Amino acid sequence: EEVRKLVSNPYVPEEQVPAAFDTYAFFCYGHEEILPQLFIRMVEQTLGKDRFEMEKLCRFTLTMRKNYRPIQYHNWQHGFHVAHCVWRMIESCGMEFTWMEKIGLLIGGLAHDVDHRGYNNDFFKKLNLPMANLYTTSVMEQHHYKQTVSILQAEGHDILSSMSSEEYRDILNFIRTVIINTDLALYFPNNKFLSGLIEKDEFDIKLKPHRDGLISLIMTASDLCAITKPWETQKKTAKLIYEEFYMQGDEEKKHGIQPLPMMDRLNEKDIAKQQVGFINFVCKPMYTTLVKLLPKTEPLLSGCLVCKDNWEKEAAEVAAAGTS
Ligand SMILES: O=c1ccn(-c2cccc(C(F)(F)F)c2)nc1-c1ccnn1-c1ccccc1
Repeated sequence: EEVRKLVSNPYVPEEQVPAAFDTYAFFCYGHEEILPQLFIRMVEQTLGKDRFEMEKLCRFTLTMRKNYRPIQYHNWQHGFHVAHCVWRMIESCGMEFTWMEKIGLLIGGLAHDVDHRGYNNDFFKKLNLPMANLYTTSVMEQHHYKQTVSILQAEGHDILSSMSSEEYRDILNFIRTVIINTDLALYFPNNKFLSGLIEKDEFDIKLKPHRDGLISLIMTASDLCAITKPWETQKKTAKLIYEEFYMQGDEEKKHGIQPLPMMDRLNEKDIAKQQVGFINFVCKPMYTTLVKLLPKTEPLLSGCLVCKDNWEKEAAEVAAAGTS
């Protein structure tokens, strides 16, 4: 039913395309119902029209939306925003991507958190849940990949069916790499590797390990893009992120486990300070490395620094209120 409706009308009329859609600042508030058409638009703009059977592409997109859970942050809209950020980079960062990289990044971006439950990898390990026994590292990311493969292989969802078996195997491997590399734990060694190369002026996009590192950084940058959005948007999103964190913290306390400070709702007054710390410790170094390699991604770094300034102002107000 939903599929038939989307197949009969997969395009958004030009005048209905959101104003900032072609910029990194785009956010989906108010456009929630056209996100499937917007994803199809991105796929066709980047990969060409008629590269996929429209009915299968529509079914795949709607099934992806259905397999994200209705939780505060790691929901379908987050998956869409990551695909959108990856799409902006493919379209405007000046780097030449192969066809396989383009489709792998768009599918991987959309699918990277599918079936997320709102808890992070440590949660599954600390509570010794079955998921943690399935995988040792990147627990949730391996689950997101497995979910993606089963959706791609479901009846009428095989959008990659026109490929040879070698191409299909290669693209699934690439999608796996893309999804696994959204595990923030893997960002730290990757950024060390890339910034080391940059320092010695040895980064060479033609060397596979260097290209793989940059593609992983593109995934981290897209996954965290909420931190680069206009301030009013980032403020709303941060609230959703912390609501999800506090759900995990509450669950950990029920099991007698002391949550991370940022997941303990008793620290709610410290959110601004924690945001400044996260931006200084993770986001600013990450987007700085990205801009050194892809200068045209500068709007992400400047967006993140604007948010840092605003969080610092909020932290100062909270501190001042605390003393008065
Ligand atoms: O606004 C945030 C505040 C804190 N964290 C965070 C997350 C993990 C670890 C750490 C650690 F502090 F351990 F580095 C901090 N992430 C975000 C954020 C901004 C955009 N996406 N996400 C995100 C990313 C991943 C998960 C949830 C939210």
